[in-house]
Amino acid sequence: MLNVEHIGIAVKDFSQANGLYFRLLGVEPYKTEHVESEGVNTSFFRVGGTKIELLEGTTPDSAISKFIEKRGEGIHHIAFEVEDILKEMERLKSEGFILLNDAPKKGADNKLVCFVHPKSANGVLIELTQEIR
Ligand SMILES: CC[C@@H](C(=O)O)C(=O)SCCNC(=O)CCNC(=O)[C@H](O)C(C)(C)COP(=O)(O)OP(=O)(O)OC[C@H]1O[C@@H](n2cnc3c(N)ncnc32)[C@H](O)[C@@H]1OP(=O)(O)O
Ligand SMILES: [Co+2]
Repeated sequence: MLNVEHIGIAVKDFSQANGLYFRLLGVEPYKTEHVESEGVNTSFFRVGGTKIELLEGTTPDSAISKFIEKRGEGIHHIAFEVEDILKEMERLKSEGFILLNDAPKKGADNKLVCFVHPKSANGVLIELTQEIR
């Protein structure tokens, strides 16, 4: 794993949360993006060497909407950048982690992503990300 690529935060009100993180961090998001396949709106703020990803569910059955309904707003996942996502998926599988995707899928911000089930990672949802080159 190379570094913490981003921390994902589930929010109820995208506009309110973007305003709050602007006031908190003193920077505008460098990108906002709708990811249809995940049923989310996302925005990314650079902070130090990593990023904060705000996520709003856009459909009632999206992972973010379900998370907020069950657990409220808050930290939803930690994303680690990897050099070779296929290799890392194989390694984690062999270590007994439960992967939520058989193959990498297209995420936000020009990345391939794969998720690790929180039940196999001490209650934390892990995202692997690899830049699409
Ligand atoms: C925008 C793209 C991408 C990026 O490029 O950055 C993203 O970040 S997308 C982010 C949204 N997408 C995902 O999260 C996809 C992966 N997640 C999933 O597949 C599911 O959310 C899940 C983790 C498998 C859970 O789904 P499901 O089992 O259908 O939901 P339940 O509500 O029944 O939850 C079961 C169980 O798991 C707990 N849970 C759910 N989410 C989390 C979480 N983020 N962190 C920790 N724990 C989580 C939930 O509370 C339930 O626990 P129990 O009640 O104790 O059983
Ligand atoms: Co993410």
